[in-house]
Amino acid sequence: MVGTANGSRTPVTPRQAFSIATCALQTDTIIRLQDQLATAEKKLEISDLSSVETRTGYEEQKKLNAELQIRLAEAEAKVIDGEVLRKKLHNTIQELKGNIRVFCRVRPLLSDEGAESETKSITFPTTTEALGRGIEVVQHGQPIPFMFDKVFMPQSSQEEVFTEVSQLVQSALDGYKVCIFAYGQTGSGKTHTMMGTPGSYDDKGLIPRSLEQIFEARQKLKEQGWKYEMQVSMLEIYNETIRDLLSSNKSSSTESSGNKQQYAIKHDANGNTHVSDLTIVDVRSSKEVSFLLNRAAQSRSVGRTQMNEQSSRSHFVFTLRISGVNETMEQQVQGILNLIDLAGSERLSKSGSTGDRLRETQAINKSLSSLSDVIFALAKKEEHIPFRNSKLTYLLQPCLGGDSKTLMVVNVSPAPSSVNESLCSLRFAARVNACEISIPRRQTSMRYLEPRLSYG
Ligand SMILES: Nc1ncnc2c1ncn2[C@@H]1O[C@H](COP(=O)(O)OP(=O)(O)OP(=O)(O)O)[C@@H](O)[C@H]1O
Repeated sequence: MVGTANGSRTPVTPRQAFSIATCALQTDTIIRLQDQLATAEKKLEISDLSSVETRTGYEEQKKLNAELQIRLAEAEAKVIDGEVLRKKLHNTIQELKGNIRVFCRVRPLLSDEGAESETKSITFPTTTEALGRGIEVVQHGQPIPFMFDKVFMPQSSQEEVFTEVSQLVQSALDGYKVCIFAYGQTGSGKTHTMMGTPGSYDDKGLIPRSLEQIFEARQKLKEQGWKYEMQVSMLEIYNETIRDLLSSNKSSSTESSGNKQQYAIKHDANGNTHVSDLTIVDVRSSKEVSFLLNRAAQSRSVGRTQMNEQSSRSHFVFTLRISGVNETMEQQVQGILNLIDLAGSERLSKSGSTGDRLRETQAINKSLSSLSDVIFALAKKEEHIPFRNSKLTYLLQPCLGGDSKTLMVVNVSPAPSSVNESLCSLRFAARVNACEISIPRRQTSMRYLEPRLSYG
């Protein structure tokens, strides 16, 4: 039934009753759905909130991560810069002190020394102070410590060794006299360090690497207006006699010529060394120098000793004279790079030498002992330094007593049977390290000198 305006009631038809019921049901459904919608909206709001929070958190983490990456890169760069600075400062201190720098290199045990490897005769301390600079020779179970500017372990590559000397080599282009020499007993790795293995790219030694660097740098410096001229000479001192390794005359030496003036060593007021009649070749590329090195290697005096199959029986002296002119800057520089592979410092008893070999060994020992006399006299700051006692020391006079940048690489064998020889070499090297020479001086001028160098 349905009420009217006048209060009368109109009976409700079944259709109407059905509609009313349906309507009430739909109203309920709507209310329920509205409730569900409200709940869902609330949930959505909450999950939106948490997703915003998650995203914010993620963004923050991402930012933090990026910041940390930048800080890590900065810290790494600082470490590298710090290492570069440390090296630079170390070099500056060494230069200011005027000391001869010494690097020590221990070669790996060779295959025929394998059986000896049980007992370690060389160890490397790992304390912060000694890391990379310390070495100990173990004699009768007792470690005897030494410290040098740098110590290379047996696994050090030729490249690692060169990296440490490249700055020194570079300074020859800046007008410094640079002298690097390898010292050590026979078979300790001097020739390997200086020349490396012929034909092997990775095993190239300091000499070929230095030349490559110099010629590459020359090319770069061209862009800054520098023009360089380079000249090479190579000699060996064999039995106290100078032999010109680039001479076309096979028997060229002071002995064979009978002419006393040939290959006479003279030093001028600037500390430049002249060897009369020595062949000097103009070179324009490292390839040209390699060719000359091969030629020289064939002329060298080598022999077999009990201690090395192919032993250098002479001191090998490679000299690169560098003359640079920059017309725009009106500057001129003259640098010299001396790279020296000394003969082995073995004892007579160990070398197993007889006859000619014995005479060679005696001559080698005489010149090396003259070298140590000079070093000791320099270390003690004696008034008289016996440079003239041997050809080697007289030739090296400007490097040892002058103003050049000098580096000695002392090579050491790790074989226990070489302990005594290693000790001798390291004791000598420690003396060399303490030796003060003059502060290195650049040979540079604003005036033009003669375009060709006046050596030889
Ligand atoms: N760092 C090294 N890595 C691998 N092998 C090496 C290394 N140093 C030296 N050798 C090897 O040790 C042997 C002796 O080395 P090397 O001939 O260079 O000695 P040396 O000191 O020049 O001897 P000598 O005074 O008799 O001429 C060679 O067979 C050489 O290849």
